[in-house]
Amino acid sequence: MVPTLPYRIGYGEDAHRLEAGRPLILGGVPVPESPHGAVAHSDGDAVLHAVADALLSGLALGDIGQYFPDTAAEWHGLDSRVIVARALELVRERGYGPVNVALVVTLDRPKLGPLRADIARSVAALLTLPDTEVGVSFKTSEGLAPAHVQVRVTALLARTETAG
Ligand SMILES: Nc1ccn([C@@H]2O[C@H](COP(=O)(O)O)[C@@H](O)[C@H]2O)c(=O)n1
Ligand SMILES: C[C@@]1(CO)OP(=O)(O)OP(=O)(O)OC[C@H]1O
Repeated sequence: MVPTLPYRIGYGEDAHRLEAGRPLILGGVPVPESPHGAVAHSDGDAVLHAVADALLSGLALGDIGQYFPDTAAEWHGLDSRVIVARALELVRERGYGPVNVALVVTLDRPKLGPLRADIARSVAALLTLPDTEVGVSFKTSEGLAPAHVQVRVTALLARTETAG
């Protein structure tokens, strides 16, 4: 059935193990002087993976692993901005667009506060939204998961075309 509701809510999550000597990229922003980075098939950007999954889930379009399988050599080292662009395209093809997103990154180290505006700006640009429509929160795991990054994202989608 083709979705026709004026608004749809999406939710996405992602987690990656962290290892020393790897770059950490969050929301398309390289985190300077991070003691560790994500172990992943792609560039390991857990923020963008969760954003893309939130977009897809709002229209019941599955998850990014279906479009970018981690078993495919062609996606090795993939820039995760490509994943968000594809998810956005799929949403727009169905007559919807994002209104706002709220994301929470759980990470013990390093402190991300100084990057909050950069991450909001980067994610907003990928979604063609004003920076003010991307809420960015950080939490530690209180030492429960020091070698782990976890991201949770909600997204509101609105219908941009009236059903014909
Ligand atoms: N990687 C992180 C994690 C947290 N913060 C900020 O620290 C404050 C306290 O976080 P708790 O999890 O202990 O409640 C909070 O203001 C976070 O924004 C951070 O900057 N980087
Ligand atoms: C992005 C993809 C594909 O490169 O791989 P990873 O970087 O491992 O990321 P994950 O969020 O575990 O799953 C989606 C994948 O298919």
